[in-house]
Amino acid sequence: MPSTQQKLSWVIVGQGAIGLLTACRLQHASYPVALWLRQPAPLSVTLQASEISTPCYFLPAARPLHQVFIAVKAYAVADCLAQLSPELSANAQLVISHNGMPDLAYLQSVAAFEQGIWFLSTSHAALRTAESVVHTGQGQSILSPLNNAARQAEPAIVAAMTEALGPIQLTTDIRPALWRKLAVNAVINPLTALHNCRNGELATIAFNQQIDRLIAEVCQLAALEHIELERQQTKAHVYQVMHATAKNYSSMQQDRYYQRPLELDAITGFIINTAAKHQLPVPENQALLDALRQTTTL
Ligand SMILES: NC(=O)C1=CN([C@@H]2O[C@H](COP(=O)(O)OP(=O)(O)OC[C@H]3O[C@@H](n4cnc5c(N)ncnc54)[C@H](OP(=O)(O)O)[C@@H]3O)[C@@H](O)[C@H]2O)C=CC1
Ligand SMILES: CC(C)(CO)C(=O)C(=O)O
Repeated sequence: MPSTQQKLSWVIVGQGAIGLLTACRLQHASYPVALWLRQPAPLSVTLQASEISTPCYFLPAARPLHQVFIAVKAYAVADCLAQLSPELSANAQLVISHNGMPDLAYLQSVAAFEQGIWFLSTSHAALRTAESVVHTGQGQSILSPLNNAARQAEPAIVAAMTEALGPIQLTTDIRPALWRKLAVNAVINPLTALHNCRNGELATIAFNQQIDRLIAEVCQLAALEHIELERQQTKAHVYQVMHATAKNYSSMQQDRYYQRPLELDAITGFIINTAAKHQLPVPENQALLDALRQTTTL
């Protein structure tokens, strides 16, 4: 573990649930942390985790940006990277984290030669309220360096991400983990959004067959993409996450409830578009997408 003096400073983008969870936990672990907000201003927030409240205070980020953690919705990533690009130092490290399937080739292409680019997929869960960020579900994260400059900075980035969203599993090929997470989000997120319920409420018998069919479609598609996703194991994993986060409202349920755009393109939309390329029918995912689109204003 690096000493306080050696700890890299971090810039966290936005004031969303996962970004602030990361910011607070890094600050608690003595990392210097600042925020990149749409309107630069100091921000006070309380981290609530395991019935302990920790006050945190952040200043706006100073340019150039060195180590940057970007947890925004999948549809906001491209705009965000375009805004940040001129503000980055020549050897910046960028860790990007979102649900849904990222375009890894695109992410690799946005980094300049000496800039490291990473993808992190997390099963931690958090909720942003007016004055706090609540750590609603303990999880773990998969982290992958996407280029050489990232690989060269591995120990320091892994140490920081372990404090923030650990335990960390480091991998050179994140695609199998992304498909596993996609299966979870393709079931829990749209169904909880459509039925306006907590994750745990999907565990009733009423949803069993629909969930089975959704998972079968994702597993068939994964096989066509040369990813092994065994159906029963995937189903067990989806239900395990559902139980572990039973009391949570999913990020998509929250977005629909507060009439924000839904992260559908990178989850159910990705499944439908990829299936079309393989001419694989995915009627259950299509029906879910249609139902959400018909009943959601954004
Ligand atoms: N919440 C959870 O428990 C979990 C979430 N995830 C995933 O993690 C990702 C982030 O989730 P979450 O934290 O809930 O998302 P939020 O939408 O709550 O947070 C994102 C924040 O980033 C801000 N933002 C977006 N673009 C910019 C920009 N260019 N400059 C400055 N700020 C910006 C947004 O501002 P604005 O609102 O103004 O756009 C918002 O404050 C999503 O993909 C989500 O699905 C994964 C696991 C669990
Ligand atoms: C794992 C799950 C479903 C936790 O709620 C999530 O990733 C989300 O809400 O987006």
